[in-house]
Amino acid sequence: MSVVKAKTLMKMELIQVGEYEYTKQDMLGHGAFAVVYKGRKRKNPSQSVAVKMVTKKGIQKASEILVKEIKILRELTALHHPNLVAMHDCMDSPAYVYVVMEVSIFRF
Ligand SMILES: Nc1ncnc2c1ncn2[C@@H]1O[C@H](COP(=O)(O)OP(=O)(O)OP(=O)(O)O)[C@@H](O)[C@H]1O
Repeated sequence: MSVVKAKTLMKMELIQVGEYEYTKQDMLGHGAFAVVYKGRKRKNPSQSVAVKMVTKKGIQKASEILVKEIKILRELTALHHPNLVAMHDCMDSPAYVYVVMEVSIFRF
């Protein structure tokens, strides 16, 4: 194995979020306040998920919008519709709110 490849593998740190994990290399996209990574369920690695990591820093004014977004996601998830992205979990740490969802097959 080349040194570069070994260094790259070492950098692929698995970050755990509840029952899920992701690496920072697998970014799906980012918005104004969030970065979204492709991750997987730890107990079932074949199940891919999108982990949206929303920074709490500077979103005091927008936090109501985030709470509304999570509420809407919860309601849409309850519909169990194949064309709607379901939310699997939602949790927070002191610095971030994490929303774990299905990976959308549609381009944003
Ligand atoms: N469930 C998902 N599956 C796949 N990719 C996703 C998913 N959710 C978000 N993304 C990707 O991450 C990007 C950022 O998403 P996010 O919801 O943070 O922001 P946004 O709605 O695109 O923009 P803004 O922050 O301005 O509202 C999206 O544009 C998309 O490329």
